[in-house]
Amino acid sequence: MQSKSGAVDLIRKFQQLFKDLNQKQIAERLIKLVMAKPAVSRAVLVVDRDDQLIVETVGTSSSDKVVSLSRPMAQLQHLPADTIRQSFVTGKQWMANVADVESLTERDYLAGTRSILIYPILDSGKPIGAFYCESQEDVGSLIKAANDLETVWVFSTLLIRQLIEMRHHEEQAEKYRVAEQALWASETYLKAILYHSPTLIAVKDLDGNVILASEYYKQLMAVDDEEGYVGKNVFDVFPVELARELWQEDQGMSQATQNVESELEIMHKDGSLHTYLMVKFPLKDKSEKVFGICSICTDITERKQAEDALREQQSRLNYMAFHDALTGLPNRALFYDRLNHGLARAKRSGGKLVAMLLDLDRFKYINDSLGHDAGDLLLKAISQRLKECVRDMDTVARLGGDEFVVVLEGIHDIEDVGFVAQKILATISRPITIQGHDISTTVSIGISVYPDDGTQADELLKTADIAMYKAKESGKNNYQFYAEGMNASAVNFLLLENDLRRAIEQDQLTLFYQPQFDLQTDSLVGMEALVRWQHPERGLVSPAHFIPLAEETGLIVQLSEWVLRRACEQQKTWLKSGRYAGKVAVNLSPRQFRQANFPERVAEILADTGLPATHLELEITESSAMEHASETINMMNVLNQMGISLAIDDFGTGYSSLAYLKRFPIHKLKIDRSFICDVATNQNDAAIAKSIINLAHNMSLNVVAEGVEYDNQAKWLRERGCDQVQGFFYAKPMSAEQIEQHLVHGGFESDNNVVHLELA
Ligand SMILES: Nc1nc2c(ncn2[C@@H]2O[C@@H]3COP(=O)(O)O[C@H]4[C@@H](O)[C@H](n5cnc6c(=O)[nH]c(N)nc65)O[C@@H]4COP(=O)(O)O[C@H]3[C@H]2O)c(=O)[nH]1
Repeated sequence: MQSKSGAVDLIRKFQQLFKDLNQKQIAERLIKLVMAKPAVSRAVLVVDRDDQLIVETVGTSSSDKVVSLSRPMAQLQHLPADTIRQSFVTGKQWMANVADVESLTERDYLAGTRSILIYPILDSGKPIGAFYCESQEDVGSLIKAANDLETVWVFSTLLIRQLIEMRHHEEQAEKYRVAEQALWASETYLKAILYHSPTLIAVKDLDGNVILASEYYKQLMAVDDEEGYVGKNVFDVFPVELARELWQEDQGMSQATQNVESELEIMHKDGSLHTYLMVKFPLKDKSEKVFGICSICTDITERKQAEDALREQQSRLNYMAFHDALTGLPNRALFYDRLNHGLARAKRSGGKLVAMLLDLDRFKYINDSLGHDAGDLLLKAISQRLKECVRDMDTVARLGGDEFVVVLEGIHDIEDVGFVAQKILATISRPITIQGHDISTTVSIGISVYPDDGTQADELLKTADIAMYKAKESGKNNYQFYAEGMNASAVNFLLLENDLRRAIEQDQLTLFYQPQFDLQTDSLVGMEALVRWQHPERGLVSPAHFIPLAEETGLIVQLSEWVLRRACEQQKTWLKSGRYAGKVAVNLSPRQFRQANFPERVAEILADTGLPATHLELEITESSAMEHASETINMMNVLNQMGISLAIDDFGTGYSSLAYLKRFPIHKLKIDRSFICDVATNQNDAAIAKSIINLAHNMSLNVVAEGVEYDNQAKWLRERGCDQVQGFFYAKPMSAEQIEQHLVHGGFESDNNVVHLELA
């Protein structure tokens, strides 16, 4: 028993010993005090922290170390956890030699341990901690040490309580610090968002007072004061109409279960009107009670504009897909659509429908002479006039080129159609002023009627086409109703025009070559290029058919250029191969020949193909040469000076003026086939052929007989001194490949002055 003063000293000593220590140091010092007993080989301080047993500190004599752990006991090994836990329940000391306790295994203590002591520390009768001690001696030594540590146990109550509280405070402080940090962070984020966000963010209470607002509001509305809208009511912020709208929306929001989106237009301070996408959602407290409304508005003006532009572009594209770019009239696609709808209506109502096909007369001539711009203006003016002639419900469409179509619906009396057609004829024929010229044009109209002339769109268009051709044939500037039995060949002729246009574009044309021979030597002296058209459905179409058509439609210029270029290319190839060094003869169309820049075009083609001019011969028919004789002479002179040979084709069929003929710088006359046909039997033909031969020779020209089919014709011609021949008897026109094969295999075989062809 200690004296009172001794006890006071002891308290002072302990106070001194534990003064200014933190909880970790307190625990360490306590363990060190226990470890001071030699019998103790390991001491562990376990405390109850919020109902969890925590190993604070461990001291081991072998390593002479005291280690702070502060870890749950359940995580540690080499401790008799259950036994320690038990002493926390009972609040009683527990000691034993390990050998005497069956429930203990070697995993529950350190190797070498012989006895164990658990000393719970009670606070108001409740264990708040326990010292667990191991000894390498028997339990008696431990008991003795425990007795010696009486003072430590006594002070431990206070110290462990202090330690637990300090820990508790520390944890609280940490929690507070973390919470404060989190609060600071979220405030910082919020401020950053509100300051930098390019959106209108606002939080309002249920009375419409703004609690939070993004800086963007201030910029947008040029608000100068620091707070911006914060603290103000929505009615103070926005114009009354907008404020009312927003207010009503907010009222609805307090019941809303999900976000509400709407679009809103706001006038910016610069006066521009912007569209915003507004997303609103209610703010709820823990009890799910709505206490405010948050709205976030994003400026979607650009997106809206882009969408509008896209929509506009889309509708423009749609418009372009169904309208003719030049006149703005429905195009072929829309026309068919309207016609089909009209036919369906007519079918339902049992009424009539009329298709009028219109083709401008002489449009190509206008286009060629005044140019495409003028042609375009004319087409525009015509479309305008056509629209004026019909009712709004009728369709006026442009099918392409100078071809228009008018569809009339709800026709009760066919005479009305004639009246409309008359009106169109009269309206179109009024002169139109274009680029300072008064242009008079007329139109030919073909009319077909549903259901009489066809029940399908294509059928109606075809019959209208036939009728239109008939109108052309009947002198143009008139209209014709379709009637059965309208000239089929004429129709063919018309339909062929479109095909020919396509043929030129799609390369369906090809050139054949017909050899020309020297009658005296049988040698190959020339090759006439003759165009061929391989029509996909009609087969081979004769140039005798399509050349006049090409002439009439103006397609001849394009066609002739193609022929000239192709023939020059071919001749150049033969020249290069050394197989044929003569000339290639090309037929000229009158229209082509009359082009002012014709010599330049020829020079260009010669330059492009690399063919020397001396290997080209141009044939012009007698009639066409004589038609504009003085221009012909000029043109021929230019071509002659370029080194090109010139021949007069079909000689004898026209009316030649000898005065002109002698002025033509030509090299050859070609006697027309019609005189050669019966030359050996018909005296008149023989006389004509003979005089042509003499005339040519007198003018120092070569003379060629065309269309030689029989031996007797060849014989007659040779005897009369004709220079050259061309005809089926010698060689038919053939492809370049066939000519090539003859040339490769030693040329054209001759027998008794007659050339026999193997491959023709
Ligand atoms: N019955 C018969 N016919 C013979 C004989 N030998 C040649 N022919 C044919 O007579 C025509 C001669 O050509 P053309 O008088 O210039 O008459 C040509 C020419 O005026 C024109 N043509 C052909 N190709 C062209 C071309 O590229 N440009 C131009 N502008 N016209 C061409 O078409 C006309 C007809 O050409 P094709 O049908 O090729 O007819 C060719 C040829 O095949 C024969 O022994 N008997």
